[in-house]
Amino acid sequence: MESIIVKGGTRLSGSVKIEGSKNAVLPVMTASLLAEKGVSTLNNVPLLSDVDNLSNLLKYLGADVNRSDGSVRVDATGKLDCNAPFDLVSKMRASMLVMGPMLARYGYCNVAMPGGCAIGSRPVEQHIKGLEKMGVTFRTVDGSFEGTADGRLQGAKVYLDFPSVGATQNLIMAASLAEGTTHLENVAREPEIEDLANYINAMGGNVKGAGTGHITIEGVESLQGTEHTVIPDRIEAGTFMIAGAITKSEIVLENVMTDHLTALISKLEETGVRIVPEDGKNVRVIPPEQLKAIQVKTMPHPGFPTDMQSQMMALLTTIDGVSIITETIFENRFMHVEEFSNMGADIDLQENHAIIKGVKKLQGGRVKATDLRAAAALILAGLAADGYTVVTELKHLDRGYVDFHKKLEKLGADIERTSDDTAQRSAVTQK
Ligand SMILES: CC(=O)N[C@H]1[C@@H](OP(=O)(O)OP(=O)(O)OC[C@H]2O[C@@H](n3ccc(=O)[nH]c3=O)[C@H](O)[C@@H]2O)O[C@H](CO)[C@@H](O)[C@@H]1O
Ligand SMILES: C=C(OP(=O)(O)O)C(=O)O
Repeated sequence: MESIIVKGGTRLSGSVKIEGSKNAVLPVMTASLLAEKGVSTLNNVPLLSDVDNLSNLLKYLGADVNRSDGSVRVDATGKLDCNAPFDLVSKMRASMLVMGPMLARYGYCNVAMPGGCAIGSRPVEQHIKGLEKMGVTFRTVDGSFEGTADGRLQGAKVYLDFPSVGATQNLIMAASLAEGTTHLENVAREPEIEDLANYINAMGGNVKGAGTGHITIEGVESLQGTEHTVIPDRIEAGTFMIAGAITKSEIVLENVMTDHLTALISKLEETGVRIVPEDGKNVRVIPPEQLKAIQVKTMPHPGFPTDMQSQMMALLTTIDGVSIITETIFENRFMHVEEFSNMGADIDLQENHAIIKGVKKLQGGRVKATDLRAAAALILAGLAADGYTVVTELKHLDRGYVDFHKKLEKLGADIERTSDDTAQRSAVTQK
């Protein structure tokens, strides 16, 4: 089994380039299915297993997908098959996003229940409710959602009970080819929604208000493939900010949109870390020797992102004093607490609050990545721990981070990725 072995205590220096956003590229790739004419070229695409898995799903559905040098070319002009099977869909949450385009183009879809990180029950009733308002009838068949519409989807007024990112994306895509106007209320305001709207507008669509809580979509007759450059990954950027903070190292991040990271930057500044914009899209992370304990609550954007919760927890376990993290988005996103505790962290879980008493030093050991962001968070903890930390279950990491260990190694970390059992065993017994 592959693992990452990290020896704590090394200071980092230098710069690291941030990739295109996983959570932006996945909906954009599914939106490319909306184009009956023309080919889309998507740039700044990260080399992630989620992108591979989604490419395989799009190919299965009949699109022609080609990857080269950070770009993906999607040709969806042929007749598509609207049946997305469990073995492809279950690999990743975002595969649910083929539903909107399929229904918009063909008035039919049959999509298995999606997968993704096991961080909560992750129901999809907001997607279904909105699509029903546009004229789709659903039934569940053997664990799949089969949706049928009589002719073209119809513009509608949809209020989301919660600003779900995926539901907002599915509904924007469905509405972009519907007849008439769709008003979406209480929608997600994440930067990835704006990126999707920009792409659809460049394809000839008419989406207004993305980035606010109310989006209006005028349906158009057809959309055509175009070129689009995916926004930088705010979560990867945030993860490297914490790498600097937890190792007390000044590092530079390249290709960052600080406007997308307001909540994280503000909370890091409360701890005492300075995040200083430099030329272009670079930022410098400047941590002091002594950081302060803080309170953090995850919220929909522009609140503190749940996808940064475990990395922030890694940092707070090392800060003297009592910090509190409250998770409000996913009911089961504290699985990493047990792993941090195995490294000597002092964390008391009370419902959706984690009460963290900073310890002088975390201890290296063998820990298991419980989800994508927890994988990165445990590696960050390992950078600050005494001795060696061995992090297993790297399939989670590969969903969302390109060459994470190589980037940290380039910054000076003592880190390797190996499938050598002996190296892993001797690392946990060494000090
Ligand atoms: C591929 C992608 O972009 N994934 C991101 C997306 O996931 P995803 O789009 O799945 O997240 P949602 O915003 O939909 O989910 C947030 C919360 O709403 C609930 N919910 C959602 C839909 C629904 O119909 N009913 C319902 O109850 C979910 O169970 C969860 O508790 O946004 C999450 C919240 O920022 C991020 O953590 C994920 O990284
Ligand atoms: C939870 C995440 O992804 P997904 O929604 O694809 O499981 C994430 O990116 O942290």
